[in-house]
Amino acid sequence: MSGKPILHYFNGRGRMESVRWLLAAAGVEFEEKILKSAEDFENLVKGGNLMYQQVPMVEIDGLNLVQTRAILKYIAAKYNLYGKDLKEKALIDMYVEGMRDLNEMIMYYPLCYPGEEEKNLNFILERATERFFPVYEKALKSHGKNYLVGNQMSWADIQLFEAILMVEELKSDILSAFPKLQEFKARMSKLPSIQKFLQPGSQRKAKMDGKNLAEAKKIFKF
Ligand SMILES: COc1ccc(CSC[C@H](NC(=O)CCCN)C(=O)NCC(=O)O)cc1
Repeated sequence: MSGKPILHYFNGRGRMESVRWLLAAAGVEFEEKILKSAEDFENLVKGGNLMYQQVPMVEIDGLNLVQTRAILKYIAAKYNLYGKDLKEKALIDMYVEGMRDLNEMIMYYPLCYPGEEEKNLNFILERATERFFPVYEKALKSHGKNYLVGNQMSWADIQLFEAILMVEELKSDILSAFPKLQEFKARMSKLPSIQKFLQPGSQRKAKMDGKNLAEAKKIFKF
């Protein structure tokens, strides 16, 4: 028993990547039990440790946590990444929920109808530049600190960094109109725990593509 958190999911970003980011940025080593087939998933379901017969599932502190938000909140609170009081927690939640809305659009982009790729991509980029990134740019400007909330790194900063990298995979110059976000990205990129996770061969998963989406469809039968 290594005592490290154990992540149960398939070999893709999907609904687990934000959990990988949060643990990695917190400097917490974790293990992964990668589901490779529908049989692997069925066996995990039969084991009875999936509350809703779904993954992601994270074994941590003797718990079998499911539902991505619940997992993220537990980890953020456990590693002091969830603010110092109720107000900071609420602000972190509001920022994180916006980023998760953006991440969800990006996650499902590979599933868009044939011929609608450009329309969907333009919608994602429009939402990123017109609705979400302006919020975080203004927050960094008005807060005047290196982080979105309080004066230390929180879950919100890690989720924002992940979101920035994901949108840059779709359009590399997406931050051109956001100088504070450019500075934020540069600062976060210097953190040793994040530098380690960005190294090739880390547990960070590749951008979703047709191949690993087909694998997910096969494993989870959707
Ligand atoms: C677009 O990218 C992906 C990649 C993987 C998945 C599947 S994640 C596995 C799925 N879990 C959930 O839907 C959790 C939702 C909790 N609110 C799962 O376990 N499916 C099996 C099932 O639902 O029976 C979906 C989209």
